[in-house]
Amino acid sequence: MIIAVDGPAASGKGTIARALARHYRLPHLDTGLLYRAVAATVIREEFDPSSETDAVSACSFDDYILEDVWLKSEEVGKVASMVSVHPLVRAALLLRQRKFAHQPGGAVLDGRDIGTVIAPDADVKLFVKATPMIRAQRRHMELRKQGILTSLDKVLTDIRARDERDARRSHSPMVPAPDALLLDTSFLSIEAAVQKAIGLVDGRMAQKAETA
Ligand SMILES: Nc1ncnc2c1ncn2[C@@H]1O[C@H](COP(=O)(O)OP(=O)(O)O)[C@@H](O)[C@H]1O
Ligand SMILES: Nc1ccn([C@@H]2O[C@H](COP(=O)(O)OP(=O)(O)O)[C@@H](O)[C@H]2O)c(=O)n1
Repeated sequence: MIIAVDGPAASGKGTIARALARHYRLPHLDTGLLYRAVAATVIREEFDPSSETDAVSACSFDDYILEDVWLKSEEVGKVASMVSVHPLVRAALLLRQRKFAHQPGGAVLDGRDIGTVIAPDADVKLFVKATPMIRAQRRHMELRKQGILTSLDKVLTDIRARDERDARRSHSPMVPAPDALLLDTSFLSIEAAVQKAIGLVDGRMAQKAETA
């Protein structure tokens, strides 16, 4: 079974994808980390994120970089959304994600274009959303726990800018697949959101079994 989980920053897609992977005993890939690895390499090498040539040359990163906690920072997230607009960057990361999705037994992947581009054949597609303010509050809290002090206003502005870039880019924009199931986590606890996601997956799989 392939499960695609897409959605904007701090909507809760990673939390849900990890919980689904545990529940259904499937491997999980956080595809945002790949774009973050490219961004981190661009920053370290002092490349220009707006140059497609520079960004592409950062795509052959060593996998150990994926473990670096710095990748989770807002700085790297912002540059990730800048390098991810380049079609050649997306192309360089495509095969790895497709292979992961189509491994025997299936997988759970979360990102922005899993249901539309990476695995349009996914058995279940979820599009996770929440209001920008609630997402900003979650990210702000997350940063505070990491000891990073920043204002809620700044986090909200960054989230809105990233949403705008991700949704407006011409190549693989962040958009729900036509057959995606929407899951609004704005007023759900983590536990309630995960239970709802499991219900949606079970429901879609039962529906598929009936029509098979
Ligand atoms: N339903 C929820 N209610 C409250 N906090 C949540 C919820 N879902 C996720 N979070 C918290 O919000 C932050 C962002 O969640 P995460 O799953 O990493 O989002 P994403 O992968 O979409 O960026 C994390 O600190 C996470 O624990
Ligand atoms: N499948 C994906 C995953 C991430 N990305 C890009 O990578 C950036 C970081 O993604 P992420 O999923 O790690 O970010 P968060 O949602 O965790 O904040 C996003 O803002 C997107 O620009 C993408 O374009 N396609």
